[in-house]
Amino acid sequence: MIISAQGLKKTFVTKSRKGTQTVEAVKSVDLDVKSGEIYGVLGPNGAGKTTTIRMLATLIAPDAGTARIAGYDLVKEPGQIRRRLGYVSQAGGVEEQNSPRAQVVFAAKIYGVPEPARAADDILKKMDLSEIADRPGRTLSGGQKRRVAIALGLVHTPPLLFLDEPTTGLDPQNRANLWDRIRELREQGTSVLLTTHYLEEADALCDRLAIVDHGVVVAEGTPAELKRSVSGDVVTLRLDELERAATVLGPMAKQTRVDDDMLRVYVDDGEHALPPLLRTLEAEGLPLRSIALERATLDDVFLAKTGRSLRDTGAAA
Ligand SMILES: Nc1ncnc2c1ncn2[C@@H]1O[C@H](COP(=O)(O)OP(=O)(O)OP(=O)(O)O)[C@@H](O)[C@H]1O
Repeated sequence: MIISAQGLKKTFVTKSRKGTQTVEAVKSVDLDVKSGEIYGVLGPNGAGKTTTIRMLATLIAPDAGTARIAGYDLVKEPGQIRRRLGYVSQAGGVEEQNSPRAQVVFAAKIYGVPEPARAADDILKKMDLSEIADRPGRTLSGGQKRRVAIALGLVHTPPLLFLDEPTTGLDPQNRANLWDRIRELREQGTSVLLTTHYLEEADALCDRLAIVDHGVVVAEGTPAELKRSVSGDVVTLRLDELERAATVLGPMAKQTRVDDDMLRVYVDDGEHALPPLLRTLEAEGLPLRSIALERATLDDVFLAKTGRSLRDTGAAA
């Protein structure tokens, strides 16, 4: 394991004129990240993702809990850990005036990299930035800036990279491009811990993930395991008497859920479950407006664990 954390906890106390406010940002988080994998922390805004990744990156101290990262103790050996990780914050930190090359060379010097110019050249090439490496930062697109931010975090070739919401605000094409770069890093042996509130990103990119909500891990595993844990398929039905339909179909399903104007019926094998479902509805005199059969998504996992949809929490899919 490159990261093994148990019981991480962080409470923020803020004092203002209105009084003291206490936020339990992270209540208790356990995480195990294997060497060479892309591990995701998926959750809605305010779930505690940034706080978790900042504790693991030694940027803020946990109130409780223990962790070993790259073989070192989080509390006792933060300096050793810092040397072995790259951290790219949500904001990114790319300067407007200087070129990506100047910034990456500067970062290499700060890290004490032996040949800063060559190291910068290598990482700029890897992140597909060579052509634009000498332009001022302000002329770069959003996607290029994110790649420069990652180059800044990687110039000292750490075995572990932390990315806090790496693709937030990027269009689908730039997002897919960044996923490819992150996959290449994994191929070259870098372990990646990233946070995201994009369901699709967690599903497509991460080898394993933890779903967090209100500062706790509510589910953990590979995307496929997580989806299987809810059920294989979801039958979505639109009809008038949703509650009655839920009651009559309940015994035939792993779970049923009424969401706005539809009923979601979770079943193991949708294709075989459909005919008896339809027969039952007909026998009960429940006419359908529409029906759809879909594979379970990570949102279904979030829904099953928290009672809410991640899409409804303000996080885009
Ligand atoms: N320095 C701080 N002082 C006070 N409260 C904080 C501080 N940092 C975070 N919080 C609070 O802790 C909670 C968790 O925040 P955190 O940034 O870890 O969530 P997140 O899952 O990363 O959310 P987002 O996706 O919006 O970045 C939030 O309620 C936030 O307001």
